[in-house]
Amino acid sequence: MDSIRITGGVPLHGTIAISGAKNAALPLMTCGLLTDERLTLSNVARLADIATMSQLLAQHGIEVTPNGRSLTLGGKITNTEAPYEIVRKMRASILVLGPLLARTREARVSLPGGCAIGTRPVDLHLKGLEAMGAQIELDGGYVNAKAPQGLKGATIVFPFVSVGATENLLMAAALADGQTVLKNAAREPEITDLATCLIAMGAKIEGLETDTLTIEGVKDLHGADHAILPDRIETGTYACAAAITGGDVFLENARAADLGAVLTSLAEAGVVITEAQNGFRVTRANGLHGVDVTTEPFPGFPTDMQAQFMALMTVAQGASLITENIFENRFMHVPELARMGAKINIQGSSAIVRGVKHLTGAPVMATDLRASFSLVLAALAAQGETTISRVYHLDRGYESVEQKLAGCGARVERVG
Ligand SMILES: CC(=O)N[C@H]1[C@@H](OP(=O)(O)OP(=O)(O)OC[C@H]2O[C@@H](n3ccc(=O)[nH]c3=O)[C@H](O)[C@@H]2O)O[C@H](CO)[C@@H](O)[C@@H]1O
Ligand SMILES: C=C(OP(=O)(O)O)C(=O)O
Repeated sequence: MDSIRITGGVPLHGTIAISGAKNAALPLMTCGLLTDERLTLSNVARLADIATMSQLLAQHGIEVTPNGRSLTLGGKITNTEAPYEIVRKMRASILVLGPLLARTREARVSLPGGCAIGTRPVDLHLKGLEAMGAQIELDGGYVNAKAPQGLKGATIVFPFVSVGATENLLMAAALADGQTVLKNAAREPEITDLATCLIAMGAKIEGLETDTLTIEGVKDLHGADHAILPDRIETGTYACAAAITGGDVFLENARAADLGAVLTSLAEAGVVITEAQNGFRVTRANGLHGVDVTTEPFPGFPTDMQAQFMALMTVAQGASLITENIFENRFMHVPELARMGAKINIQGSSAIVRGVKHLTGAPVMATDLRASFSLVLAALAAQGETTISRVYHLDRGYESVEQKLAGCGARVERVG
């Protein structure tokens, strides 16, 4: 199993190119199930999760052909079952449910189950599809869904914001009979990217970037070309890397507007963002200051940036209160950061971080995707050597980590 070894203490200097967003690419790939025509996605990051989604779609009959940074999806649906062996590797697999039901009126999809960061139920996805006329049974860990009369438009009011349920229902509604209104819908930039691609495929959707999406179902969708937006979480993560090392890094392709509350929190912490035409530069005025953050749906502070921001706060002056509102178990990086000298106390869904003068290198273990990068950040700032094991978590969602960091002077290598 691969590990990453980092010798800390080098301020990062240089340019890091931000890749296409994982959390946009995965739902966008499932759009390949919505048409027999070819869908070409460009700016696709080279990630383990993209390979897993390609494998899932291939066994449904949709071939995914890579060409540089593009993927072309095409083919007819030949199988409507998403098996546990693939779904368990990646939660985004549940996003085939809406498209399969809309297209073939049936689907059998393994329940993704819980994962390290929390239980992550999918009841809102299922209730929404039921409101659109689907009959759903749970059997042997699988969702068995049928819509013998086809899906019908409905008004669905989400009791709280769900990114995945908004995506699943948006795709299903695009091909349903009549009008669907999704209220209290998620408005993450990845949702807007998905809606933009669906519109290019012939879908009729209004209300982009708002919490109410109105979809007039159409009979068929057609092929399209779509460029995936830059990854806002990778952007925020490398902004933290520049800041924690006191470096000066230009994040190429980064879009400040997509960062929401991350931008404000970084600024409050003393990080200076200077926007340019094709990205932005990240530097630090002086020292870092403790800042309180609470995770919330977009445009609030994203749960996917919580671990990385906490790493930054471990070396800030003063204390910060970090509250995790989305997932009940997303503090697994805390004991690992503590092994490097961080002072953090967990109280329920909050962590109190008291900044220390410096962290020290240690062997640590990655437990999930973003937790992994929080350890990379701590390692970059720490005195001495850190070895991070189980980096397969990192490879799910960060492309070419060692190359991107080494390109800015970091002493980093992958060890077998
Ligand atoms: C709102 C939010 O920040 N969503 C995050 C969530 O998306 P993801 O789509 O995985 O999760 P949801 O947005 O659906 O979940 C939001 C909340 O709703 C709950 N829930 C969700 C669906 C459901 O059917 N029933 C239910 O109870 C979840 O447990 C969670 O507490 O994790 C992704 C990976 O970290 C992030 O990229 C998303 O930004
Ligand atoms: C947890 C994440 O991804 P997933 O929903 O695929 O598990 C993430 O992107 O931080």
